[in-house]
Amino acid sequence: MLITRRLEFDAGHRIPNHNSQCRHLHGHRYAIEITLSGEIIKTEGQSEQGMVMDFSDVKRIAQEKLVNVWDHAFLVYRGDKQVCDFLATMPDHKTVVFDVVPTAENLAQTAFELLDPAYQDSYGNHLKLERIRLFETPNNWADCVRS
Ligand SMILES: Nc1nc2c(c(=O)[nH]1)N=C([C@H](O)[C@H](O)COP(=O)(O)OP(=O)(O)OP(=O)(O)O)CN2
Ligand SMILES: [Zn+2]
Repeated sequence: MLITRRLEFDAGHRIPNHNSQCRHLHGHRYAIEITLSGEIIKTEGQSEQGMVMDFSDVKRIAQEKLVNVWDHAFLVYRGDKQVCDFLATMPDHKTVVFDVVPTAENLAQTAFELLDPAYQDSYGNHLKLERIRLFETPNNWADCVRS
């Protein structure tokens, strides 16, 4: 059985070597969809009976590990020295530095790596992260799937 929880957040970024407008500083209303697989919990009387995982727990973990960290932050590539240096001049600015250029593909892959260990099989129902779908815009998204 697969379940999916969607969360949204706002962040700034740029793609420094892009040959068009994405090299400019700009932002997106990102959306992330977290898809988990597992067996339906059958334990009579358990709060999660009939669920793979409580959607509120899926949300809580995603918020703690990722959404609260990336929301209203500027997502910047470590190699984008000009912007890194500029952001460092702003006291207490919320900046998240990545080892890769913050494209939808790289953000989806980074999100998968961050969240995979966080969704543990705590109910003995073989719970596993299967896919992260990261929307940069309503029309553009990237999928990182378990290989
Ligand atoms: N494969 C990728 N291509 C592009 C990415 C990306 O992450 N992966 N990112 C961008 C830019 O960040 C840009 O903000 C989004 O591109 P664009 O298609 O121009 O977006 P629009 O707002 O114009 O979307 P519409 O749906 O066409 O309005 C570029 N490419
Ligand atoms: Zn963009």
